[in-house]
Amino acid sequence: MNDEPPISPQVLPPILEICGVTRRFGGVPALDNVSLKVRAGEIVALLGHSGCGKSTLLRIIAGVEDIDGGQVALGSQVVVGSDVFVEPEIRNVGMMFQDYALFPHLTARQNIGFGLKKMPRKRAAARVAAIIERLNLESLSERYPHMMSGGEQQRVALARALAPQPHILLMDEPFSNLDRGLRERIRRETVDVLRALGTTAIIVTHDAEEALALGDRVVLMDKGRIVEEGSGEAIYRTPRTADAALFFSHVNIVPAQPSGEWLESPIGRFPDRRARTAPVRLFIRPQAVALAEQGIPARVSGRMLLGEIEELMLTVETLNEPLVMRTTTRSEVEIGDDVRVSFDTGSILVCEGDHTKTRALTPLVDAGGV
Ligand SMILES: Nc1ncnc2c1ncn2[C@@H]1O[C@H](COP(=O)(O)OP(=O)(O)OP(=O)(O)O)[C@@H](O)[C@H]1O
Repeated sequence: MNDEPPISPQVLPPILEICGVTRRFGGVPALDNVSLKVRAGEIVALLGHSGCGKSTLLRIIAGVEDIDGGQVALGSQVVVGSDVFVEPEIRNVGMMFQDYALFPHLTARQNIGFGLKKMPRKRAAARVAAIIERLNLESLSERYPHMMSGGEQQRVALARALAPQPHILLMDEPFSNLDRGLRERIRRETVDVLRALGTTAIIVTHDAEEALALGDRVVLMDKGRIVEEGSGEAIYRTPRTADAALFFSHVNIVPAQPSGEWLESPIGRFPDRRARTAPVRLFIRPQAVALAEQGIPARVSGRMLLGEIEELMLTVETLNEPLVMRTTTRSEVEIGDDVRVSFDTGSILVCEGDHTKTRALTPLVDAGGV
């Protein structure tokens, strides 16, 4: 019996190592000193607004875009750096695009086998058959792309990208062409397949919810830089920057003043052990706002159902903007009702100074705190 503990992906060497990569177009940096390590079997969600450089980074890893500085290594081999450029065909990097890019004149089976041309025929056919079986594509295997739905084409494109058993699979917005209900199911199935095969993947998205659902790690980019990375849970609950907090959901931003071990604000005083001196902004997520027996007075000024979530707008006399509250339990209130509001202080984050200039966030109650 083998008593060796299983090797965690965290202790394996990185399969992809990007060091200080810069890429400029017309003098403007699309990527500015980007560094990222991805470990074997890890699924990384690469997130950011349109134009932040996500696709450029994928294209550089795949070898279809050049760099102006830095280097990229796959396994232990540098594939692009000063004086090194390994051709894309021999990097063994899988690519899957938003539009799937299936060949219209080839059947699903032929599409899936397309990347295996250099392999002996019998082995390639066996590999294709195995992946067809693994992804339950038997009923589609002899169909042409125009005879398949969007979801089916997505699965065939995934099978085609996986067939050569790439070192790493790069997926550029792979679910964005699917409608909402289908997208969630296909997303789940895709992650299940990647995990079952132990595939290392980077999945690009600009959808924050999708990034949280997909990745072992979420990497947030802004203006050509990686601004924050961490587990979905950490980056959502305790973002270190205002940019990250604002990316994931609406945030109620309330000014406050330090006063001893308290922060005084128009919605009450909150305990805070950090020695702060300058005015701060409290970052309060809609989920941290609740209707309560005791709390500050407010009036319901809006109510909206967002699927399973209910959103209330709560006007507080001392604030310029209404507070946004979100809850999964239905509130028995109507517009115009007078209510009382409390806050989950444990999830409040504090931005020192003006959040449009100072971007660092810290929790209100620090680790050794209440
Ligand atoms: N070949 C190119 N020539 C000139 N500019 C380019 C080129 N490729 C990308 N850019 C610019 O680089 C920046 C980053 O583009 P990129 O496509 O990587 O962004 P993205 O985050 O993938 O955006 P999206 O989510 O819209 O696809 C953009 O400002 C884009 O206009």
